[in-house]
Parts: sequence; structure tokens; C-alpha cells
Amino acid sequence: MSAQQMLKVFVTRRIPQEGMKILQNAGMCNLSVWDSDEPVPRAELLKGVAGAHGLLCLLSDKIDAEVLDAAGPNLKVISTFSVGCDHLAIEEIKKQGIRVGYTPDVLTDATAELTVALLLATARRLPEGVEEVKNGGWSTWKPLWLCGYGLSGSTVGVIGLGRIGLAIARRLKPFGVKRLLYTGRQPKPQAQEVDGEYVPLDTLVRESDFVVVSCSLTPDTQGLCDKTFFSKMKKTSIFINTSRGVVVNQEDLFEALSSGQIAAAGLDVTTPEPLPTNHPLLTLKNCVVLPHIGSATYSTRGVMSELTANNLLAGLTGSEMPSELKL
Ligand SMILES: O=C(O)[C@H](O)CO
Repeated sequence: MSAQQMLKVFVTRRIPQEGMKILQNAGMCNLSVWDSDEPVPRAELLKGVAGAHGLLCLLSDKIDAEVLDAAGPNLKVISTFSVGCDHLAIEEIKKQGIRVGYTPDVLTDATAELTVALLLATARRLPEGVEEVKNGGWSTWKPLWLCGYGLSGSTVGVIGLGRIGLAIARRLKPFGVKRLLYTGRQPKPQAQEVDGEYVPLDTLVRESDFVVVSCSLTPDTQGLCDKTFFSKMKKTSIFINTSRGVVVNQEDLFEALSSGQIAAAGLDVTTPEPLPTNHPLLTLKNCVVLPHIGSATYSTRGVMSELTANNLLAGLTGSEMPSELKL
């Protein structure tokens, strides 16, 4: 391709080299990269995207009408380095005939593993235990010290038995989980594999010892876990969220945790991200907060990078994408 025919691509962050190599070797992209580990400032995003044919973005970039306007009519494809697409103004994007690539499947295992790790860390109070060892709080073995809750014989409720929800359920079952409840828009045939019982949300919340949120963020799930929701949970139950922070009303969660309405919570996602270090949730011993690391294994991030690059190239050439979001 001649220099004039090269297609402009704006990449909003430094991404793993697997994807960068694919873009560089394609020989059709005039690449402009926000070469930093930190998010691109809004003004730079608007400047960088101007005239672009392709945009490779992250979940921390809000891609709305303003960005699409700044990009102009060349923009053919947006490829996001994420499975979640709630940062994209889908209706606007669809109206403008822009294709969207995303990264389902490749991060399912990593995210499910992290969810199990977070659930166990929260239920068995691992961060508290580690802290006590360091600060001299470990005086001797005591019968009731640092006791938590186990999965054996328990009821687990998964909100959203999609790819990741099912992978979580699959991993939890061998811990001796007695009942596996799930909710969602409709029953899923694949739930049979984990003996999943499709129940109304109200039943799931009331009967589960562990409530695991694994749904996508939609208008229906935004703020789903609120005061009423927490008030129905058992006092001994554990709440886990590895989907999106906005699914939870954090003030209501704080109240539920600090009043003893529920036993503990483990969150890999919050609102905002990062959660300010003076946030009330961080003052609670029974709340374990991680910095959105569900998919953070080296290999997963490498494969996500590859897939994001291949989606982008397919969008630029008008061919079939490995993973295209159906708009
Ligand atoms: O949407 C995603 O991809 C996850 O939240 C991070 O990998």
C-alpha cells in the first residue's frame, strides 16, 4: 500500500506486543498510539481519533457521539480490548454503520478463576489473616478466630449464567456446592451441566449462601443490587461481583456490610475505577476490593491483544471478524 492509501488507526493505550505486531505487520495501518499505560486524556482521544478509519480502545475509554463526531466519516471499525461493551454508545455506533469487535471467550477462564479466588479470599477472610500475621495480631490458635464460611454443602446463586457465569459455576461445583441457582433472561440448556436451577431473582437472593454477579451491564442490571436486594440476603451470605461496578449501589452495599445485614463482599469492579482510597468500603474488614483484574493473566491479555488487532484489521478490510459484536 502506498503511504496515501494507508488507513489511519488510533490505539488508545500501550497494548501487549502480540496485538501491536499484528497491526504493524499488516502493512495497511498508519498507526497512531497513545503510548502510555495510563488512559488517554479526553482531549487527546478526540484529537487522536480525527480522520481515523479504525479505533482500538479499552474499557476505560468512553466512546460516545462526541468521539464519533471527532473521528468523522472515515471510521469503519471500533475494536475494544474487552468483552464488556458498556463503554460504547452502541445505538450511535450502529446508526453510523460502524462495526464493533470485542474479546469474548478468550478471557472466560481467567475471569472465572479470579472470581473463585475472590470468593474464597472473601469467605475465608484471607486478607484479614495475612494482615494479622504481619501486624502481630496472631497470638495463638483460637477456636473461633478468623472463622468464615465454606462452600461445602452451600447454595450458590449466579446472576447471569453466560460464558463467564457458567465457567464460575463449573469451577465451584467440585467444592461440594449443594444447589446451584441462576437467573437471567431465560433458562439456559447449558445449565444442566452444573445442575443449575433457573429461579426468580428473589428466590436466588433469599436462598443463596454465595451470590455471584456475572451479568453484563444493561439498563436492566444497572443498580440491580440495592438496599432491597441486600435486605433479602441471609445474614451469613457472601456477595461477589466481577462484572461491572454500576450493577451495585455501593452506598447500599456499605450499609448492608457495616450493619451486618450480609457477612462479606468481594468486588473486582467498582464505581468509579479506581475506587478513591478514602472510600468508605475500604474501611471495612468484611469487604475485599480488587482493582479489576479478572482477565489479568499474561497469556489472556496477550490473546486479547491479538484478537483485538485481528478484529480491527477485519473491520478495516471489510472481512469477517473473529469476534464481532452483533449490533
Ligand atoms: O470487559 C472485560 O473485558 C473485562 O471486564 C476486563 O477484561
